[in-house]
Amino acid sequence: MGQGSITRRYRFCAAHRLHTDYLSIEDNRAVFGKCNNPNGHGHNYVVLVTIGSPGVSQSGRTMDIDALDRIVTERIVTRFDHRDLNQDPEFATRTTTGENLVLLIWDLLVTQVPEGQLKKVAVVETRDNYFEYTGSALVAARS
Ligand SMILES: Nc1nc2c(c(=O)[nH]1)N=C([C@H](O)[C@H](O)COP(=O)(O)OP(=O)(O)OP(=O)(O)O)CN2
Ligand SMILES: [Zn+2]
Repeated sequence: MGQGSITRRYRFCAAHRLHTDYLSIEDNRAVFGKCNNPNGHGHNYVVLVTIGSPGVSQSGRTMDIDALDRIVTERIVTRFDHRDLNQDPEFATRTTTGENLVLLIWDLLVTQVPEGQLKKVAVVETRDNYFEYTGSALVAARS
């Protein structure tokens, strides 16, 4: 019997600007519009982390929530809260889109939780935008 899954919610506030050095100033403006404003803008990001255990466990639960909190706080919240995402070394050559952010958060967490237990990471950027990654297929949605 499987164990089901648990999803835990985390938050951080960060600034960013959609911009790539691979495009000209004019093309950046054309592609990213207001999100390319040189002054940047901010979001109250919400990160949803889903953990699931394969197989049977005597405890009847997945990973301990306190342990997950420690990992996500150290690896994600402390790293990004009240920062400019564009200054993060991982975004030196990648645009700070939600698509790229959710992939980066997955990569930062997948090595920290027991193998096979990270099932999904979702990033809510605005009231209407969220991004999901399950390790194989990226889903960007606008509701
Ligand atoms: N494919 C993507 N498109 C956009 C992304 C992204 O990450 N991937 N990001 C943005 C912006 O960062 C942005 O701040 C969201 O802007 P906007 O479209 O204005 O968002 P909302 O309409 O949902 O929010 P409002 O607060 O109502 O403007 C844009 N596109
Ligand atoms: Zn934005």
